[in-house]
Order: sequence, then structure tokens, then C-alpha cells
Amino acid sequence: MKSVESLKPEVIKEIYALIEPYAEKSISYFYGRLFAENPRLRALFPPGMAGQRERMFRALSQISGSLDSPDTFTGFLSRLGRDHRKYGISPAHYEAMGRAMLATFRAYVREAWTEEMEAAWTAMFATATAIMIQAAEEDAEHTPPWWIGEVVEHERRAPDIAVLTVRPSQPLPYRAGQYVTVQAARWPRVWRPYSIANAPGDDGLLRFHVRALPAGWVSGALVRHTAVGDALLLGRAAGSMVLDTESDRDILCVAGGTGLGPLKALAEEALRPAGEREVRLVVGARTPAELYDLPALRALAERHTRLTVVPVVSEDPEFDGVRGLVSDVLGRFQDRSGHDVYVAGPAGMVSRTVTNLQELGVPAERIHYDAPDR
Ligand SMILES: NC(=O)C1=CN([C@@H]2O[C@H](COP(=O)(O)OP(=O)(O)OC[C@H]3O[C@@H](n4cnc5c(N)ncnc54)[C@H](O)[C@@H]3O)[C@@H](O)[C@H]2O)C=CC1
Repeated sequence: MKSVESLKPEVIKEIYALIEPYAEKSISYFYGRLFAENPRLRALFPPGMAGQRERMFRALSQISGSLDSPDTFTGFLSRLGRDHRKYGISPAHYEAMGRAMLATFRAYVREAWTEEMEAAWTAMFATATAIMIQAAEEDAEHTPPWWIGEVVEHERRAPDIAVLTVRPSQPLPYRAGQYVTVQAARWPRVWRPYSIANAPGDDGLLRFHVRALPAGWVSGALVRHTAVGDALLLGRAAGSMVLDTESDRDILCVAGGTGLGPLKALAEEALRPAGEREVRLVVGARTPAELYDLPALRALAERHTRLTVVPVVSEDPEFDGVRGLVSDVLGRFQDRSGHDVYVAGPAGMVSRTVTNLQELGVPAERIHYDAPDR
């Protein structure tokens, strides 16, 4: 295996730039070729490949963009390698992928494809997969590829919202604010990320707040077709939106819809007895009926005087409380001493909230949010 430093970032970037205009077509070609040459590999992938194609291209873009920084490159591929354990990928599969990728480049880059490109790509791919395989092997010494979780509670809180409580078959380590990928029996091999909505506790239980999306395979299965006693598969915990334990500033959490999940977990952690930080949890929903966790949040606030819960409703002019977009009402909650702010919800809500907070003078490094790969 060649060292990361000896790889040729400029050539790899050139290849990426040449293939990018054909992103969708070339990835379809790649998978078509891969499955034609290795029919057994098809069984490792989900029935619908659209999300898979997107993830593949995003990974390629991150790989080619991180080659200038060996640590970033190695870190990204090690995570990818560990995460791929849940797909049942083996070293031979990577070789097959490498061959299909070269065939794809030759087919799309055509006469611009050079021997230098072929050599640079081959070296980069060999190094990248060696890093992935090594990380997966080391990880296998102490961590399962996935966890089996039994649903021990399933509460339908609104027509399309459920709160699930799951007991993993063995401890699943995570930090408040992180997410895991989940697979439901109804959709084999389809993994979707869901935030864990409670801080780690002695009982090891995990809670998930799920809204069934109109075309959401897994979310629909979790809300409408899952019951107590069912088993789910759970991937490892990931995500960087965790509590900044160095900070003693008070905390402002801004939640949109089921984005409440990770923020509730963070709030629970911050409210542990050793802490002193005040927590304000601003919870946005479109209608009062969609404030699906309000009674539980109010009960939490009764037990913890350091917690304040503020519901905000955007689509009901009759609502007897704060009305408006949750992103737009924050001026009144931002005191001069400054908070650490955590934001989760629909992508548009998160970006609008972050912009508004910066306009209110909150420094970027105090605003925490995550964008799980959905
Ligand atoms: N770490 C994270 O950021 C997490 C994100 N999520 C995501 O949160 C989302 C929750 O969806 P729903 O419950 O359907 O939310 P929703 O569509 O019902 O919206 C919730 C709240 O956000 C506001 N909102 C929606 N779009 C907005 C925009 N563009 N600008 C400002 N405010 C906006 C609404 O007015 C409402 O108050 C899902 O997309 C889920 O994937 C879920 C868990 C964690």
C-alpha cells in the first residue's frame, strides 16, 4: 500500500472534475457493471438504489477533496470502513468495485483518460480500501457490525409521529445528541439515520422520535408497521452535535418538529445533578397537535428548575403562546452573556436559524448542529 502522502491529489481531482458532469449516469453505469460482473453483490444493496448512488458520489467527492490532508483522508476512510461492516462488505468486494470504477472512468472520460490517471486512481483506491479494511478489522475486535434492538414501547403521538423505545441486545455506546442508522424488517438493507432522543442511561434503552414522511420507507415502517416485540437493526452511533463539556455557558436548544429528539437527549445530559447550566428548549411545530412531546417536556421541567420549555407554533393564528417560525423568534431568548446553542430540525429551518443567530451576534463556534447523511 502506498502512503497517503505519495498519492497524487491533483490527478485525482482532475479525474473527479472530468466525471462530475456525468455524476448520475456514471454511478448508474458503475453499479450496473458491478452487478453484471458480480451478481451476488446485488444482494448486499437495498432494492432502490437512488440514495445509494448519491452517497457514493458524496463519498468520492470527500475522498478526492481530502487527499491534501492525510489525517482527514485517513479519518474519513476509517469511519467509512467501520460503518461498512454493517453491509457485510469483504476485501474481495472492494476489488470488484475498483475494477468496475476503472471501467466506468474509461467509458465516460474516454479519450481524456490517460495512463497517469489510471495509475494515480489505482494507487489511491488501493490505499483507500486498505485503510477501510484495516479500520474494519480493528473495530471487529471489540464492536459488533450492528445491534439488534427490541421495540419495548411504541407510542403513536400524532397521526404520523411515533416515539419508539428500543432495547439493544448488548450495550450500544453513544453520546447525547448522536444518531444511529436503523433498518426495519419491512425494508431489508435500507438504513436510515435517527437521532437518539434520550441521554445514555443505566437501562441502556434508546428512544427515537419519528415522523412518517410521504415517501419514507423506513420512517413509514417505524411509525405505522412496527409494534412492541418487533426487532430492528441498529448501526453504530455517529454525529458531532454533542455537549461541549468544557463550557459553563447556559444552553439554548432550538428544535423543529422531530428535530427535538437529539436536543432532548442533550438537555437531559446537561440537567444531570453535577451540572449548573440553565437549559432553554424552544420547540417549534406547525400546529399545536404536532407538539407531540409537550406533556413529557413539561414533566421534565417540573423535575428540573434549570429547564424552561417554550413551544412555538407556526401555522395556527389562534395558538395561545409564541407564534411564528421557530427560527425567527429567538431574539427574545438570547441574553447578553451568551448561550451555547444547539439546533436540529428540517434542513431549511436549521440553516435559517443559524443565519438568524449569527445576525443576533452569536459567534459561529457556539452554534452546534449536525447534518446526518439522510
Ligand atoms: N440533527 C438534526 O438536525 C435532526 C434533524 N431531523 C430532521 O428534522 C426534520 C423534522 O421534520 P418535521 O417534524 O416534519 O418538521 P416540520 O416540517 O413539521 O417543521 C418543524 C418546525 O420547523 C419550522 N420550519 C420548517 N421549515 C422551516 C424553514 N424553512 N425555516 C424556518 N422554520 C421552518 C416549522 O414552522 C415548524 O415549527 C426531519 O427532516 C428530520 O430529518 C430530525 C432529527 C435530528
